[in-house]
Amino acid sequence: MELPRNPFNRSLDGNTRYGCWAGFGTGYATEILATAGFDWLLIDGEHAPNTVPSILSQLQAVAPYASAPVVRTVNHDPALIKQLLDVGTQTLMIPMVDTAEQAARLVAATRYPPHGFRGVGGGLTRATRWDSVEDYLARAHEELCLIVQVESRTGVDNAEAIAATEGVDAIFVGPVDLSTGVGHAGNPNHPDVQAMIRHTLEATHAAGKAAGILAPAEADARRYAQWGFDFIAVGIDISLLRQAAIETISRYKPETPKPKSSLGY
Ligand SMILES: O=C(O)C(=O)C[C@H](O)[C@@H](O)CO
Repeated sequence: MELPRNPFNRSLDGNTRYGCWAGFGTGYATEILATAGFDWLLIDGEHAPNTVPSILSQLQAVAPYASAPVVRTVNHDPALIKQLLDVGTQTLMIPMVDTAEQAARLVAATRYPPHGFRGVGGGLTRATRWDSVEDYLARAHEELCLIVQVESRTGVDNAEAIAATEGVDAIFVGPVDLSTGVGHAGNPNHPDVQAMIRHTLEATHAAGKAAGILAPAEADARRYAQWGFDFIAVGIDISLLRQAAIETISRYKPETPKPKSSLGY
């Protein structure tokens, strides 16, 4: 069979693509999101209770739908990256990338020798459709999309070099970690943080790469779309459930406290 095509990088054509965080860690919940019309879904292996098998079941659950899956790792471990690629992840997001050297090593973790050091799973893996994809070893990289997260002052300072790293396809700004790390916890809209976000966006575009961000508050998402962000996560499934649950019960019990977020959204 043909190497499966990656719908995520094909969707990055200059129009803003809207996504949703998938944090429940089950194929059932993520499949529901996939029927809702989001362009992409972030299966979160950093902060959600996910493992490689739970990520695999979510990839399988969303495969029939148009929402493109993006898988976030918990760290930079090449062994974990290998497992996530082997279960069929084609778009990977890696948190906390501060330097171009880190970015280059992450690229190498996704490439087979001589271009990198990804180990060969061959017929054991869903990525090769159990050895039915012709030329997988030679062509796997063509359908991979590597997104690195810039979410620290050092990362912002190095944004030009990180974005220029060959094999990095996109940068995703982490506004919560960035604002917290520079002393504005819960306030990604502080002018200093906004300036850092804009700088990262411009550095990413200057390198010809795509830029993404998380913005669950509508006014933020609309501003970032206007700035030119290519992909924006406009919701978090867990928060959406909680908000809808509280709004529902408060119609009958008006004394119910309204949803509050310590993160500024
Ligand atoms: O720093 C950020 O913002 C992110 O990387 C996203 C957070 O991890 C997200 O889990 C906030 O709920």
